[in-house]
Amino acid sequence: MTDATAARPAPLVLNGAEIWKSWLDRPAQEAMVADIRAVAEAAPFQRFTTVGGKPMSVRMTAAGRLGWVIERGRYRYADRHPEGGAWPPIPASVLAVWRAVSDWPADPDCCLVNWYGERARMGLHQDKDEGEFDAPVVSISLGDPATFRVGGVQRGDPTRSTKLESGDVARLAGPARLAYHGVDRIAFGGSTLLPSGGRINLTLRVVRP
Ligand SMILES: O=C(O)CCC(=O)C(=O)O
Ligand SMILES: [Fe+2]
Repeated sequence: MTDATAARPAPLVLNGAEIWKSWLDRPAQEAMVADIRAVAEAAPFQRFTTVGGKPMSVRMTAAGRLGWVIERGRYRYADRHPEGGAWPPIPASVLAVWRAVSDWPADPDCCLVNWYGERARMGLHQDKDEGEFDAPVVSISLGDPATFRVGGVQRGDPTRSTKLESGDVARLAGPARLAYHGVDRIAFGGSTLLPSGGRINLTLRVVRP
């Protein structure tokens, strides 16, 4: 695995989104899944209803000082889990990826954890609830492959899609930080990492600079 001081391989670039294929090898993916299971035990996955009133198909939890929640019809970062406790710390395995690819001098204060079951998807959106758009969003994919779509900074901009597979790391930075993106579908059962299938996506964010 690459560390922060070592040269990084050139990423694939899709509408400005940078993607490093197979950043994590299989043992590193397995170790990270174990770390995320511990996070989800401390802060159980939630199924939120969007501000528009639709139940989300993706289950969410978080680690770090802040977690993203939908509460009383508002999207926001909260310092407590909806069930009351503080969020568990971001696992060291996850922070190591941020330090290697973010090019940001400080650690993130949120690791959002998305869990995709068989028919889960995530509509085209911008990550814009954070207070620091100069810092990138770094994403880690574990488990089943996903069809990831990226456009420009306007909703109507043309989009392109690619597969994000287990162990891939992606970064939305610079002019692509506010690019629209989403997950059309996952290839359920397309990876053996999670014994019951599904996909975990982690996004690391700087919320309060
Ligand atoms: O699951 C993914 O790859 C993307 C997740 C995402 O866009 C988000 O959590 O904001
Ligand atoms: Fe996003």
